[in-house]
Amino acid sequence: MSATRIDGKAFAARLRERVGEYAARFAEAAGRRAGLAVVLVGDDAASQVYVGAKNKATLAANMASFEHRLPADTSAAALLALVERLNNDDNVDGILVQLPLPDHIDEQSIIAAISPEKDVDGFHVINAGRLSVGQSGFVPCTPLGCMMLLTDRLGDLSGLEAVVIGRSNIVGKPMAQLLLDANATVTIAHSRTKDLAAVVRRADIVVAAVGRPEMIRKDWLKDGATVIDVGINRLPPEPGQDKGKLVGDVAFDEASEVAAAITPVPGGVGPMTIAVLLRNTLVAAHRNAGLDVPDDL
Ligand SMILES: Nc1nc(=O)c2c([nH]1)NC[C@@H]1CN(c3ccc(C(=O)N[C@@H](CCC(=O)O)C(=O)O)cc3)C=[N+]21
Repeated sequence: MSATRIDGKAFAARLRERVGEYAARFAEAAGRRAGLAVVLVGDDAASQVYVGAKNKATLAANMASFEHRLPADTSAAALLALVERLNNDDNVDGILVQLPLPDHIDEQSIIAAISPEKDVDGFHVINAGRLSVGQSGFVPCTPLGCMMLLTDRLGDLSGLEAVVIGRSNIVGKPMAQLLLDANATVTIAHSRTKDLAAVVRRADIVVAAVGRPEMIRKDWLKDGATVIDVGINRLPPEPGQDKGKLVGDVAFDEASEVAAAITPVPGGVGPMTIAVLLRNTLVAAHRNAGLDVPDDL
């Protein structure tokens, strides 16, 4: 048996295409483009790459992109002042402050300063609270993208056993909420879970978000499970290579022998994150402009 490879990259491309069409209509109706502001503090190489990719994708989807690159020694006060300026800028519908921030800046206080109506990452406590009590708000991009892939594959998730491995505020917890809202039976497992392999073996749906390269092995999986791999880990380079290989939290090749379907890394969940970010930004734009949000956005 060999699992179906869930093509997140292709799914994301279709989503970006749809967002681009709606964004063009939005610009017509509102007399301005939907706008996303991305703030990057410091010169982390991986973050530079992501921010560049977000900028390109935003423009390609007929939206305006406002990039703010600040030096690593930027003070919290200066960053807060920028966030405040973006909160009050009518051309900015979504604000994303790239994480992680340098150690001298408290991330929670910066996220708290973002207007919840512009918090397209869904990281603000107001949006986390809305998700946990079932009110509409912004849902973090990565878990929402995972849900799109899951419902596309499986349809109704009612009664399925889902195991989320990882309990972060950004992925694990909101992922569990979304699965619960979809009537799955949800377990959140983590580094202290006893007999993690046995817990995972019960799952019809496995969402791996631990950040440990290839930790989830073939013998941890139930036959026919659907596996969503959120991990993006770079292995140390082999001699003669300058960059190590990118791998997920799941040992892809061996897991493919048991799973019914599995997302690859790269080309799985990662591209969905950016596509959903654009989608959330366009939803924000409609709300900010007092326009109805299209149903299939
Ligand atoms: N406020 C904030 N919001 C974020 O959403 C956020 C953030 N901070 N900080 C960093 C992480 C990381 N992140 C990724 C987005 C896309 C890919 C992606 O598209 N990856 C591709 C290519 C990976 C590669 O080649 O390097 C793939 O998996 O196929 C990966 C990672 C968003 N993040």
